[in-house]
Amino acid sequence: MLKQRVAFLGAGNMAEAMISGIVESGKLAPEQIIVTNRSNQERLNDMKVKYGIEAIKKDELNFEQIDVFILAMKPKDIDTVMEDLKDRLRPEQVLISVLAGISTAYMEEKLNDGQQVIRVMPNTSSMLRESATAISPGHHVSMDQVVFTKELMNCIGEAYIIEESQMDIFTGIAGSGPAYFYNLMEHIEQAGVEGGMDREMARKIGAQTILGAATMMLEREETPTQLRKNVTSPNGTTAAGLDALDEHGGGEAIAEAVKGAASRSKEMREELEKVFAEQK
Ligand SMILES: NC(=O)C1=CN([C@@H]2O[C@H](COP(=O)(O)OP(=O)(O)OC[C@H]3O[C@@H](n4cnc5c(N)ncnc54)[C@H](OP(=O)(O)O)[C@@H]3O)[C@@H](O)[C@H]2O)C=CC1
Ligand SMILES: O=C(O)[C@@H]1CCC=N1
Repeated sequence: MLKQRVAFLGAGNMAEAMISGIVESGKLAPEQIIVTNRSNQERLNDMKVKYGIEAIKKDELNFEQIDVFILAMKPKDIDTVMEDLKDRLRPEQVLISVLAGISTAYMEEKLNDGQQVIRVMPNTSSMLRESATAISPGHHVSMDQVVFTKELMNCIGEAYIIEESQMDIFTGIAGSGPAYFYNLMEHIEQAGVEGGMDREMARKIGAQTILGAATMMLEREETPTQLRKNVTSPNGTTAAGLDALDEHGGGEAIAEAVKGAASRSKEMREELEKVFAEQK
């Protein structure tokens, strides 16, 4: 059991996915979690009922009671939130940001000297405690806080400490990644329907197939290339399927998706750094 009291600034999809996973893990009791937003009261009521946590407007938050703030609003709101937090934070309080494209250096510059800031990149599979989550500590973070953050992120799946320079590509693979597979599934499901199958059934078997392949890659020694070869009989159905996939962009299209998301993450960071430099 962790002892810290954690406040989420933001009550959207990502905050809910993390809260759901953390509560399910039992590592934090619901009484240790507060979720806040700007104005959507209905959303707060819903979160309160679903998870048994405190859910309040951001202006009602008592900073004194909080050990860890998890920033879970949109990246565009960063400056407003930094201004709000700057003179209210104590040095021992930690900020964990899930915001895509916002560097620890950017946040550190906006806060008082020495403030502890950690950047993480989870994904929505946090809800089922199956996220792949990156952690990059800022310049002033104590080892105790890194250990705490790793433990907290392990509540929602597998957590990896990475160099912040790899955060863009990590976001491209794992932060945005679930969407590529959902998109793939939309197409598999449709092909199933066009082949005469019931939609629900096509979805279930498609998802089970993705799950089986992912589990093979995690639990077996073989590379994805070897595993692919194991499925592919000469002149068989898989070879025909892979040829059609290649003809339509195939795996390369997914690689481009990863690169496109990573490049947007970098671009978002550069846009903000430019604004910040102009303000200096
Ligand atoms: N969705 C995903 O898969 C992932 C998202 N992320 C990151 O997570 C963050 C949130 O994304 P997502 O959950 O999809 O966004 P949503 O739009 O679903 O939620 C944003 C939330 O932030 C709240 N908010 C806005 N300003 C403030 C503030 N000043 N103080 C407190 N709360 C505030 C909003 O409240 P209100 O509605 O009242 O305005 C809303 O609850 C983003 O920065 C994104 O980069 C990271 C990894 C994956
Ligand atoms: O689309 C986004 O910007 C966020 C960050 C990673 C996943 N969703």
